[in-house]
Amino acid sequence: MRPSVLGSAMRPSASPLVSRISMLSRPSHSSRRCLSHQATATPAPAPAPVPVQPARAISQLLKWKPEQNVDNVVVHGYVRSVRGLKAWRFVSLADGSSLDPLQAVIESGLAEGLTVGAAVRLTGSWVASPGAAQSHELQVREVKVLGSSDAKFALQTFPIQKKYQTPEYLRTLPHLRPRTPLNALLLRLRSEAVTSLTQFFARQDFVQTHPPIITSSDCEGAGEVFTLNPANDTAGQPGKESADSQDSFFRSKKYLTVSTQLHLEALAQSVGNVWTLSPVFRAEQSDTSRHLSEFYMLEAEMSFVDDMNSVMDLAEDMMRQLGTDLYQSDTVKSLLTRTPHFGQDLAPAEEVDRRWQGLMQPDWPRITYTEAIDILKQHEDKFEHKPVWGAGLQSEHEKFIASTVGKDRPVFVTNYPRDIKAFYMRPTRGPGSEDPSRVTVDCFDLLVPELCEIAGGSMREHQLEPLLDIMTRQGIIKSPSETASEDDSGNGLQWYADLRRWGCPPHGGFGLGFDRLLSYLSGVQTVRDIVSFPRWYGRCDC
Ligand SMILES: NC(=O)C[C@H](N)C(=O)O
Repeated sequence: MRPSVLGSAMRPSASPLVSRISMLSRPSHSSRRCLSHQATATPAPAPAPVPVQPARAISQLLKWKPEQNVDNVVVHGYVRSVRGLKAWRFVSLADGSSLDPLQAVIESGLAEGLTVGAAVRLTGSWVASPGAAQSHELQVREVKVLGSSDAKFALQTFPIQKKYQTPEYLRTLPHLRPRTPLNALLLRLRSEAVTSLTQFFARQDFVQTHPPIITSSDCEGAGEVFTLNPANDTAGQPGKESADSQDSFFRSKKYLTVSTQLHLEALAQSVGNVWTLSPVFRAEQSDTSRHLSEFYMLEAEMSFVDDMNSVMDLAEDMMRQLGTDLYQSDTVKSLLTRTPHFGQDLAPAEEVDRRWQGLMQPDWPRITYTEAIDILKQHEDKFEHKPVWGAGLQSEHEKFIASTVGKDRPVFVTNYPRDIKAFYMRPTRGPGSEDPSRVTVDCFDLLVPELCEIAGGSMREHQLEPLLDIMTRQGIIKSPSETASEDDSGNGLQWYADLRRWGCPPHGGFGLGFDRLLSYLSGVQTVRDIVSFPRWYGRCDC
């Protein structure tokens, strides 16, 4: 009987260490060609296809503890290490599915080409292991090297070794770094988070959209944009007057997006509620553990909402659902039960566990900026920077608020002063907003301890007059009477004001730094290590 794909292949192996099972014989290439020649004379039945055993993921194998030995088990992976005794080699194999490697025992004679880094297919028996490290091991009877890792050819041994290697060293090898078990696990975490978020928004009937990456404006007006400069663009080259010249590719300056919000607002006016997970780019010259030049931002925009609580509810529900979906997953369990070896560069597992627990708690606190300043003032002596109404919150302030007000829950801080926030935010109305020297806007920052701001959102000014007024005062447009097609200000934002002329309901939304969230939930201490190919000030390596 041919072994079937899964458990029916179970049968005791002849000897515990070496099970010799004759290979299914395949006709050779030449004999097959020969058969087809003969077929013109006497049609011969086509040879039955040889069943290919599906390879099993190492994570699945490690959970599989059959009482009897199972033959013909196939596994694909990369050699992490080879330890040698005379007659036998012990090979540690990884495939990115598990933090723990698989142990394979191989007769030395079969082990040629099994060097660290090599991509291999191993076939053998899955048997109870006499060693303490794992309950079962693969006793290999066939080795196929599918991609060699040849020190002679590469002029060095494989640079990723099964031992502690510092994050700084691994960052110098972004193309190989994903092969470390931790980085593979982080790729899985990212993928599972995207699935959870996609399902969340689909259930809420939000439309997933793809706003542009190349934009004609700098959105937030912070000036920290990358300007596009195509190779065949003659603008800005010596002898040319300015980058706005007619010679330039798009005829005027264009940028890489810093936020998709403004375009999302236009899309939300079509289909209601929208969201996107998009790369965004910031040219901040910040060499910190929190900044990347290219990162993913999750942004959502809701139409026909007037109360900012609806937007905060959405952000809170979304993150709580993410916590509920992922906390029980194998990926998060592996992160939380990791061995000290893997934990070396991560926040302590108990700390990371608390972060997940906080995410799943109900009723996240919501306090105003003014209340936050009052709290901070009571503890003024703890801070390097004095808390002052009207100034932005420093990270030491945000940390204090997040840890004292939120305890383990994230905290919303709302209604910041207008002068320190983006032009598109709607001024706060109603009781408490009468003081002209303390004008605030309907906006919020979502703070978590250790990381500070993780998301931010606002109600958008949806009325034409006040929007044109502030855009003109801030020099974003030249004059309120200019139409979208006449806009040559270089900011290219008349179209954004124009939306307010054609049926613009009250609306609001938020943006969440997806990579920051993942680093918070994995315990990775710097966002540079949560992104496979990080770009930051001074670094863009491959
Ligand atoms: N969609 C948003 O509200 C995000 C906001 N534009 C920001 O960049 O922080």
